[in-house]
Amino acid sequence: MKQVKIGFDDVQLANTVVKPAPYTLIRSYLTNEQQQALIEEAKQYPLARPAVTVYGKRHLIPRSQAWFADKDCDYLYSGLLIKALPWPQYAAKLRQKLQRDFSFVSNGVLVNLYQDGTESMGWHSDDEKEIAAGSDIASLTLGASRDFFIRHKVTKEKVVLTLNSGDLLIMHWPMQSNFEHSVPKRLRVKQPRLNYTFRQLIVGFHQAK
Ligand SMILES: O=C(O)CCC(=O)C(=O)O
Ligand SMILES: [Fe+2]
Repeated sequence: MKQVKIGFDDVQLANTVVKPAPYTLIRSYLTNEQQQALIEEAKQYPLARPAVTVYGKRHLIPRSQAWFADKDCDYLYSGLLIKALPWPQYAAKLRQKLQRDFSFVSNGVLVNLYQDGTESMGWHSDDEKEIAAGSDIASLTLGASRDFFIRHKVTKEKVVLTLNSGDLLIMHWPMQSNFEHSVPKRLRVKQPRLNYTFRQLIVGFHQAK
């Protein structure tokens, strides 16, 4: 399998060495058939566009999403508790494949649908409290190609990746502590893009309270 690792060159900032963003990009991780099976399955997903509160203001997110996860793996996302829905067949197969290929363990996947280039995701880190310490996040893209930005929280140094259908981006721990990422609007993009981010949550984090 072709495996490409790209990132920042070390950046000297005063007396601190800023390490490059720790990620692995695997182009064409899924075959066309595997991609097609997921795209078909996703037509049945109960994708929703929730209203979230950001800096005290409520607005609809500029994309739609669904959260599939194991029991007791609800997810608090921008102030909204998303209940875990049961795993669909092909999403579950992809989770197994990630475990086989990379020993990548996850217990939930957030699916995002960007209908076209007017839909987007702002700068953020996947650093919610319920994410298991030391865990990686695996992100699979289907459909339209979209730019994916990564920037250092302090230096603001930026890397731009173009993620194509079938590509897998593994964001390694501790990338979420030092870097943010985003999917900017791209008005020339007219086709939908699906993205699956597999995560490992602390089981029972919200149930315990
Ligand atoms: O759509 C993407 O590539 C990114 C999704 C993402 O960052 C997230 O779900 O947290
Ligand atoms: Fe994210």
